[in-house]
Amino acid sequence: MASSSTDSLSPGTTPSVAARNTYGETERSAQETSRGSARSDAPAAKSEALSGPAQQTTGVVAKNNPCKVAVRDLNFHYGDFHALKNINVDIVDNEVTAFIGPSGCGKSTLLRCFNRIFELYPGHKASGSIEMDGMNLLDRGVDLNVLRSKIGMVFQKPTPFPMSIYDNIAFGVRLYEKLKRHEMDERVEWSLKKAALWDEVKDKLRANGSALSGGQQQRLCIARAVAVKPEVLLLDEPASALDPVATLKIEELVHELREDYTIVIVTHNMQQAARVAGYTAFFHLGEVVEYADTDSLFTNPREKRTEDYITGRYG
Ligand SMILES: Nc1ncnc2c1ncn2[C@@H]1O[C@H](COP(=O)(O)OP(=O)(O)OP(=O)(O)O)[C@@H](O)[C@H]1O
Repeated sequence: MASSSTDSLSPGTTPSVAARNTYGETERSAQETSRGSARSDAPAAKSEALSGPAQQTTGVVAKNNPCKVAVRDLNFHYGDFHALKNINVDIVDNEVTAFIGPSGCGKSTLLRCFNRIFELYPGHKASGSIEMDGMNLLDRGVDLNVLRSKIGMVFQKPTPFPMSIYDNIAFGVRLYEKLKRHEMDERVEWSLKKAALWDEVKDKLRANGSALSGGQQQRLCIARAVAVKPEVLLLDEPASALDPVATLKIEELVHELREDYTIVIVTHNMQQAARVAGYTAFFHLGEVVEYADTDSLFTNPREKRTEDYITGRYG
């Protein structure tokens, strides 16, 4: 694919096809083991999904793989600094999409655009559109509370609140829903089970969240994000502060969560991207250089910059 940051990029589509797409039709480190081990089922499904229909349909990635979030002509400025340049990307529904690229290329910035967390800081400005379920998330009228309940985020460093494990989960839920006590108990258990943490904490729900190990804290943060039942989960290098065992748990968890959520993960670890993501976007200097199903991007990159990066020539 030509390095065309102005084309609308659906993974696997050619620029000409992508350029015809219109959003209106979209609906909606030591741990580095061999590639694909956690996603043995993924390449076949991806190839199938991307063959044929993906080249012909407009606005959707493939018949069974609709776009959940469509980024169109997105530009982002930190004051005078142009950090994201004409980004056009379709995030596939119920899949894991990895953002990779050298430090400072804009991966986290794009993630922060999805839930508009950048607005907490003056001088940070996004233009263009990020469409989800027929709504431009950048529109002024969008209720940020609703937006952030639909798009959850987990940060690089585990950030449990200074309260009990139970309240770490219940706190966010209370912002959006009025649940009876037994309903809240059920939600807490459900979330902790989703985050594969229940068995480890079920007997100490009143203990402080910060008393957990780093890996457990990160899973608590994932449980907290999942508890409000978001549609999209943004994970910004969720395992970078964790040891290999904890990292593996997070990766397994991401793999399982994709059944229920659309997940975007920023990672510096290409093996991790290959293990967990169905689709991967390679960023460089504020542009998306290439976006494809993960298998194709790693085995048959179309852009020299992508190839140089994944083969370790720079970055
Ligand atoms: N608050 C800020 N103010 C000014 N510039 C910023 C700010 N945050 C990020 N930048 C700049 O924007 C660019 C993109 O940063 P971003 O954090 O998105 O990169 P990244 O690809 O996620 O990097 P890393 O992999 O190191 O986390 C970088 O040049 C960075 O220096």
